[in-house]
Amino acid sequence: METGSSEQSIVKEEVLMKGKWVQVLETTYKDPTGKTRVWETVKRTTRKQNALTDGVAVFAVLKKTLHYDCLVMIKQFRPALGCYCLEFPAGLMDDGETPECAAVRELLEETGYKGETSGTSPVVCLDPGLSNCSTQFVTVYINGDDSENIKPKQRLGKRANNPSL
Ligand SMILES: Nc1nc(=O)[nH]c2c1ncn2[C@H]1C[C@H](O)[C@@H](COP(=O)(O)OP(=O)(O)O)O1
Repeated sequence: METGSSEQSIVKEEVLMKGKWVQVLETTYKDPTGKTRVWETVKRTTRKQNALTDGVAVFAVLKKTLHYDCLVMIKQFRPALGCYCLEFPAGLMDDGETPECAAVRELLEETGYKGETSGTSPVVCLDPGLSNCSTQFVTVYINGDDSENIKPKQRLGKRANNPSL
């Protein structure tokens, strides 16, 4: 990526507000002329050390004999927007989890479907002017003919791999 005439870099970061899930920082950086500037930055507090990805979004393809393939989506109320959104199943990564495991778990929790992963995107940042929040898109195939996928039931509020939570 072209960064300008001189290499830009972060000078320091100061936490302005830290909540349970997100924090707001004042990020001091060098602009292309070498001048020091500040930027208001949002980060999740939940990112694991050395991890690049906060969460996963799932392209869940439901395949069923004699039916067109379907993309499974979920509708949920999003407080930040104050309305319902139609979204890919998604969620934050658990400690030590791979993107593929997180995708299968989130799909099961949010839709009840059991699937198998088929591919994972590079890390993408969806709003880099605001935040370092990042996602990996994982493609998951669901066998709609499988008996466990005939009447899927959401398991919200439970960790699919730890029903005690
Ligand atoms: N920005 C957030 N504010 C909150 O008050 N709570 C939040 C934020 N981000 C995540 N969460 C909480 C809500 C859930 O209890 C957990 C896990 O969410 P997850 O299911 O992994 O992700 P979403 O589908 O995006 O809610 O985190």
